[in-house]
Amino acid sequence: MSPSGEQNLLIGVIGGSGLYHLENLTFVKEVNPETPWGFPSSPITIATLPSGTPVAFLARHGRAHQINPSNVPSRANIAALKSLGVRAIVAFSAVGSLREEIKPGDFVVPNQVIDRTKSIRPVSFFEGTGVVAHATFGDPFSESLTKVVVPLVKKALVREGEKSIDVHENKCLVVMEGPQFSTRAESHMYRAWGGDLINMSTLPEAKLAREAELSYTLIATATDYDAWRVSETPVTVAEVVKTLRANADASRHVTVTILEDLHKAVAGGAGVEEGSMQFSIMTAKEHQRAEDRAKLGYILPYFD
Ligand SMILES: CSC[C@H]1O[C@H](OP(=O)(O)O)[C@H](O)[C@@H]1O
Ligand SMILES: Nc1ncnc2[nH]cnc12
Repeated sequence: MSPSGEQNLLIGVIGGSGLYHLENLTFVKEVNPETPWGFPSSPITIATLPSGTPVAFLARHGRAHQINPSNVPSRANIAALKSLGVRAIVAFSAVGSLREEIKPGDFVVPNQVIDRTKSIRPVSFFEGTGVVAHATFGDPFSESLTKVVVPLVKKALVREGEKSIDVHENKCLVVMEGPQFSTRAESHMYRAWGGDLINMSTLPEAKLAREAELSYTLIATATDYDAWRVSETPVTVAEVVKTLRANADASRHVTVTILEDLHKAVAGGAGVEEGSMQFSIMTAKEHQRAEDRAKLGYILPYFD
């Protein structure tokens, strides 16, 4: 448990568009830690599963969806979750589909990312300090956590007597700068690059989780076909919102169904990002400023 941490809290859930709270959990309390990077997007809810296991929940865009994807305080969000003792993050996101076979309503657990954000978001905890570090990011999502999550999501979405929701894995997500959606030309270009999905919010969130040595996996829900289908109109918010409500209900169901097993897996060692930054720091200790060490010590043990 971290100094300000919650006993036995290991899993943090970040809710995206349409997912502003969880249901069927027992509310414990709300916390709003001020981090060296400011306050998180919303107060963080601590709730327990039926077994008594605690989980943390944070609404990425705020509970009233008042924070634009370019302005999400991702550093504060990740730092706040880490300060509570969270070791693994399950993030949810509403995404556009760049592939015919990924239909609105489908769930996708991607394994790769293409960064099309435009350097207007703070992307590193080391930014603004005199400490230089380069995190390894070849596999942007925690492979071991993803390996646990995929079968759990598939199992959670099997519906008795009904068609099950399709779950795709090993897909590539393009993260673009919003808030406007893509042009048709961009949408075609992303497909040619190998993109399968598109959203506006997984970066820098996943990069920051890696810098803070948190395991991070994404459960994406497709809401639309973006702008690449020649005979269809390009994506609109109305179209996204139409699918969003059903997707959010399914996401809430998935969350409460998988969290117990996920907690056990993380307690048992799944998610191996802890220690991953140890050899990423270039600036020798004797050249690091005390104030930078204090700030970075909030998220990493190498600055104590
Ligand atoms: C409401 S459509 C665009 C918006 O939806 C996604 O948000 P999130 O990833 O938080 O679910 C996408 O990234 C955009 O921010
Ligand atoms: N088509 C799209 N582009 C970017 N972000 C999205 N979120 C949901 N659909 C999207």
